[in-house]
Amino acid sequence: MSETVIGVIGGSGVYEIDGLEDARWQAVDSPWGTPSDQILTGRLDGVKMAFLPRHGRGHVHSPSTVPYRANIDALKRLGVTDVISVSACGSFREEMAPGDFVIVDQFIDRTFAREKSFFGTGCVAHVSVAHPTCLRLGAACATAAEAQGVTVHRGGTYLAMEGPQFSTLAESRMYREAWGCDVIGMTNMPEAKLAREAELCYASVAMITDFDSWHPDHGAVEITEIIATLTGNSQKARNLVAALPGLLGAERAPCPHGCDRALDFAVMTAPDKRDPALLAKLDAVAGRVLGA
Ligand SMILES: CSC[C@H]1O[C@H](OP(=O)(O)O)[C@H](O)[C@@H]1O
Ligand SMILES: Nc1ncnc2[nH]cnc12
Repeated sequence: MSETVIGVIGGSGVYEIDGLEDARWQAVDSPWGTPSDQILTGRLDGVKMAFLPRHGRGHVHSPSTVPYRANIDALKRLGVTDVISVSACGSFREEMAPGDFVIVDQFIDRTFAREKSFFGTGCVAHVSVAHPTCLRLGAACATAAEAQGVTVHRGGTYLAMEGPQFSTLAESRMYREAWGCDVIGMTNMPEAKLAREAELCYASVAMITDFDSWHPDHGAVEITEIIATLTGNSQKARNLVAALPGLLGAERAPCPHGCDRALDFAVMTAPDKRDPALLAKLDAVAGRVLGA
């Protein structure tokens, strides 16, 4: 057994969490750049917590400029074992309405202007993202949300777009009708892929704010509509987070899905060909297998 450390990445509208004991905002240095903001650490019901606002307090970073690698590395450096991503999203399904939460279990990654891996020349690694989220952690998030009366959809495919503009009507229809996506957002990729490389369990709680632009009764997505729904969703998300320590407990067994062992057979580069400078940067993310 090891110690549970819950990391929460707060999305649009979620810039803090409540009730932490010994709460303090701390700067965390990362060789992968400066994280989106300082990280709020503390304890909730005896469980260590770390909260990072994805866009920074005051919403400084756009989806394309969020420092995804620095954020995941910084959480790993703090000892985080389980990451809950909280995000606003649009819905492609009539039955998935604004105010509902979707526990995402699949992604289609259409982002193109972001660094997507910790690995590269001098240390090549290939992890599986066939099942990109942790089902154990997702189930805990679903239980926590349902306990406070939120309508929760367990499972859904999230289309990650580059943004920052919303989709055209043709794109929205294609993602919904031809590609079978359920929700759309701009931030869960490459975040989920990087969490897997860092051997962190990752669950995505997507809070629906709108019907994107496909819905004949709702017209084009408007930021004013999103912000109005976000305000209500944000407190529900904070309540969900507050329930997680009780559900996850202070001690954790190895992940039954193997998230925490994702690098076991992933590194391809021969030991004598590895770049010492890259290995040094990988100390937190891959130290377990690289012996860094
Ligand atoms: C505020 S609408 C668009 C914006 O909101 C979502 O951000 P996050 O996933 O961090 O909640 C969406 O992905 C866009 O970045
Ligand atoms: N319709 C939408 N498209 C992309 N990102 C979103 N975030 C919230 N609503 C969205």
